[in-house]
Amino acid sequence: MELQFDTKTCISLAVLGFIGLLQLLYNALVAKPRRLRSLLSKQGISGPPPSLLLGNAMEMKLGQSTAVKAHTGEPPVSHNCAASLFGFFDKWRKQYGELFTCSLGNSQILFVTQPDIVREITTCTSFDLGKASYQHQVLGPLLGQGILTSNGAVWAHQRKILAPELYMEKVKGMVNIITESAITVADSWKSMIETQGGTADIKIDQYMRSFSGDVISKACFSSNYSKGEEIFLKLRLLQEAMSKYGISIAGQLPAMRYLPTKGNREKWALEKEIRNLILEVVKERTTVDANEKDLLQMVLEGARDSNLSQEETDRFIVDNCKNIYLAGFETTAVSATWCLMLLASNQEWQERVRAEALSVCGGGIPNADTIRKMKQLTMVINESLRLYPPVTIMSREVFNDMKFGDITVPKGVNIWTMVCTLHTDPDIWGPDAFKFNPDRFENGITGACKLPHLYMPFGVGPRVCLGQNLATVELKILLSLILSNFAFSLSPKYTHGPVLRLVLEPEHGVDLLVRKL
Ligand code: HEM
Repeated sequence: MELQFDTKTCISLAVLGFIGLLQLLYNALVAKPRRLRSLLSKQGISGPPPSLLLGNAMEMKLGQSTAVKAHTGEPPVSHNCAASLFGFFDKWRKQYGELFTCSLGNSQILFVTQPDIVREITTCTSFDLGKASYQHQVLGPLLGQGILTSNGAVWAHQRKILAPELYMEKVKGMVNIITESAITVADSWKSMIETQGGTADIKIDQYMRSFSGDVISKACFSSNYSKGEEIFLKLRLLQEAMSKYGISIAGQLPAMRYLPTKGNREKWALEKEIRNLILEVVKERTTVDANEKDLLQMVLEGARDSNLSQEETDRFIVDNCKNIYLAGFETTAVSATWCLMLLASNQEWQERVRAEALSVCGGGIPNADTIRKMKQLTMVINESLRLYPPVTIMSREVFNDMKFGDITVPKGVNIWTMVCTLHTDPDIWGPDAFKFNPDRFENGITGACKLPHLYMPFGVGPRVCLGQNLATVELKILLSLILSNFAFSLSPKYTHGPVLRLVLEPEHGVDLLVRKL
């Protein structure tokens, strides 16, 4: 039977639909945050007054760089470290204290820098506290339902599968591939220096990316490594498309994610290509009966042992490959980039760490044994991760009312722990908190600050970074090799501008003047 509506009915239905949509938007953007705010304010937690619909989003300007536009090559002044991105937060903290709340789109955020509550939150093992669902909604195409976005039993299962593959013993077995990739970077710099007459002006970001992409492709895909590189290249494109179109306030509105806009169409096409490429590698392995022992194989076996349907198995594999990429690729690349920027602008430290690398390695290639002995280099890496932590906000969502200290945090609230602020708080680090001073780590993290649990470049607690060992070994090998072969300073082209994309990046890249030693 065919239904027929007259014009009047059609108009009424359209009006009803429109009212329904407005109602949904009102509930998500106004009523829900208002209810959560009022529950928090009854406990004495206040915050800046939100504007209608966008909450406090306009004041936060997340993602905007505080670039020092013209740079003449001298070291970036201390207040331009990553913490300067969160000026809005410091202003509010002064006004409202160590626990305050604000609204962002349809999320009600509880900002926490109160040390005891930070400890309780970061070490909490309850499944009632997990990765914020807005992260999953906004980053969905990039991460799917892999370890970074999953919660509860699904997350615990994924972590159990991946963790043993990233233990220090396994990482030691990856030293050769890491060294190979570092040598490739050094060789290309040497030939640039030769062709440019002794000193090359190099934008280093792309080299750091190739290095960490190379390592993670080999660790993850071993013999299928070239296909791995293709996959990671497409993931990078997807990430760029997401930054361009998705990681914005608009991306938090559910309707925006499903409209066939140019950005969404680009995202969907890339997502499909990535999925097909990963599943091709999986198919090759299952038909050729490959005997690989890499991260992909662990994910594959983990999926097979989990009694999942074919579709669930495919999703498990695809999503976790994407997660390893995102977790291990950009973070390590930007950490190396920031570290070199800091060494370029602190020549004294550059010389100190070079002297250590040359004396420990005797001019040879670094290995698992020698990098362990590089104490000064460890101090520099720690200090660089303090001032420029790639992950600047640790966010969690409360899935059921939870109690932290005296506060009951209602279900639905997002908790943000502000890593940059904690890493540069003069009450914790002393009056030189904004300065690059690796000496503070001479006696490790406990010697460097009053409250070591507030130093968290790799996170803390049950969800601490699984790739911490791999990342540290990668950074030490790459940096010691570069320091043993080259001297470098900031190029006059360099413009300092930390910017918050998926990770904390230098907006204009890092340009160095490099000469061979
Ligand atoms: C310098 C480089 C890196 C930094 C700064 C870093 C930082 C972090 C941080 C802060 C977290 C915790 C996020 C949270 O609690 O919300 C995390 C989680 C994670 N990282 Fe890393 N990471 C780095 C490199 C790597 C590498 C090389 C890998 C592996 C290939 C990796 C794999 C992971 C995984 C799988 C998780 C999720 C753990 C979980 O949720 O259980 N990371 N990372």
